[in-house]
Amino acid sequence: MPVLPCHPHTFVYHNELYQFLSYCQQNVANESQIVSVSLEIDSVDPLIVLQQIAKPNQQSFYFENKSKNQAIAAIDVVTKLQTCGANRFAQAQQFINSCLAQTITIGTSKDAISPHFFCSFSFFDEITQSNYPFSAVTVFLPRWQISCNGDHCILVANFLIDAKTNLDRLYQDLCQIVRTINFLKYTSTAINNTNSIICNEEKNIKNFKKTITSCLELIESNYFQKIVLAHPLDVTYEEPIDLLRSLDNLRNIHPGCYIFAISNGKGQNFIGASPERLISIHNQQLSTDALAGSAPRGKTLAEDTMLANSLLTSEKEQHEHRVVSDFITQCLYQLGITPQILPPRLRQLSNIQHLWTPIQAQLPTHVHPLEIVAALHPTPAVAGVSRDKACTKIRDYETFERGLYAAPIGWLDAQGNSEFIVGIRSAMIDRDRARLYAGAGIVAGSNPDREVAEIQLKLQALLKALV
Ligand SMILES: C=C(O[C@H]1C=CC=C(C(=O)O)[C@@H]1O)C(=O)O
Repeated sequence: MPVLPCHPHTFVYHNELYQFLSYCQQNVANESQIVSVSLEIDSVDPLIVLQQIAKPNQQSFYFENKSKNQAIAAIDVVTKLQTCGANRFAQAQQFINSCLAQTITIGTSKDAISPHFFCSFSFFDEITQSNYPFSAVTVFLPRWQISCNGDHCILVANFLIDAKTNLDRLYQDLCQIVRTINFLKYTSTAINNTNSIICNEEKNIKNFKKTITSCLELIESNYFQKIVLAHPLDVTYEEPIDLLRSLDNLRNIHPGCYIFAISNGKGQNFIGASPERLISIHNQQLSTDALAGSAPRGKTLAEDTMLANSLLTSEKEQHEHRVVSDFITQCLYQLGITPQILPPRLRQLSNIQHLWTPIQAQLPTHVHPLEIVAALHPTPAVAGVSRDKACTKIRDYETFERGLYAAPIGWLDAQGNSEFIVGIRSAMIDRDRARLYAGAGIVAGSNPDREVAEIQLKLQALLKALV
C-alpha cells in the first residue's frame, strides 16, 4: 500500500487534493482504486460526530476507552464483506488484504493514520435466527473515520475511484464534512425515557436456574469442566432509546471499559460496555486478557476489601479463571507466540470486580491479527472447557440467538495494529426495545442463586445507562 506525504494547510481547500485525485483517476491501473486521505482536524468528540453525521440508513461503528483517552467513529461504507461459515476469519483476512492491495494513502499528518477495517463477528460461525439484524461476519472500510487520541484527532476519508467517479462531488463532500466537523454542536433531545417494561423475567430466571443445575450435573459427571451460560433480558421503553445519551452514560459509568456501538444501517444497533479485551496489537506488541471469576463491589471500603480478598482466594473462582488463562497461553504457543503472563490481579469496575491476568507478547511479523482472533475465540471466559462440548450445550440450552453477544468486535489497520474486544455486557437496540445480554461461568461449586445474582448485577450496569 503506497503512502504519499503531503503538505498540510493548503491540502483540502487549495486543490492539491483535487489534483491528486484526478491523477489517481487517470492512472487507475485495475478496475478501481481506493484512495485514503488522512487529515488532522480540531479536537472533537467522535460520539458527537457520529450523532451529527451518520444518517439512519448508514452503517457505523463506534469504539471508545475513556480511561485511555482513545475514541474512534466510522461512518458509512466504501466497501464491505458479509459472510459466514467455519472459514470466516480467513475470508475476512483475504478481503482486507485484497482491499489494501488496491489502496493508496495520502495524508497531511506526520503520523498519518492508515485506513481501518471495522469488524463484527458473531459468537457462532452461523446465525440461526432468520431475522437477526447482523450477519455472522461484517467487515467494512468506512467512508469517514474519526480517530482521537487525547486531543489529537484525525479524519480519514476513503474513496473508491474509477473512470466514472465524479471527482467534483467527492471533493465537495470532503470539504463539507471538514466544515461540519469544525462547527459541530451537540444537540440533546432531553427526553425522559425512564418508564420501561420487563416481561416474563421471573419465569425466565426460574428456567435459567434449572439449566444451571443441569450443567452442574454434567460437570459432576466429568462431561465438561466449565460452561458459560448467558441470559437475555427484554425491555420495552415508552420512547425510542436515545443512543447517544445511552452511550454517553455508558462511558461515564464505565470509564475503564470499552464502549462500543455498531449500527447495521437499518435501525438496529448493538452496543455495550465490555471490560474484556480479546487482543490489542500496537507496533507488534500483543496484549490480551484472561478475565473470569467475579464478585460484587462492596458498599463500604471494608466490605469491598472483604469481597476482593475472598475473590482472590476462592478455590472455585481461581479454577474458573485459570482455565481461561491456560487456554489463552496454549493458543498463543500453538501460533508460535511466546507469551509473558503477568500475575493475576483484580479488575475493579463500578459495580463488579473480576480476576484478571494480563498476557503480553512480542508478535512475530508473519502472524496476522485475525489468525489470533480465530484461535482465541471463543475463550473459556465466554464458552467453556472443553470448548466444543461447551458450545454444543450452549446451543442446546440457550433458546435465543447469541449473535454478536460475547463475540469479537474491533478493527485492524494496514500496519498490523488491531483492537478486538469481547462483546459482553451488551444489548441489541431496536427503536424502543432492547435485549440485554449477560452470562456467567459455571464450574464445580457454582451456586445457581449466586450465578443469577451475578448476571443481574451485570445486566443492571447496562440497564442503568439506557434512556
Ligand atoms: C460472560 C460474561 O462475563 C465473563 C467475563 C468475566 C467474568 C465472567 C464470570 O465471572 O463469569 C465471565 O466469564 C458476561 O458478562 O456476559
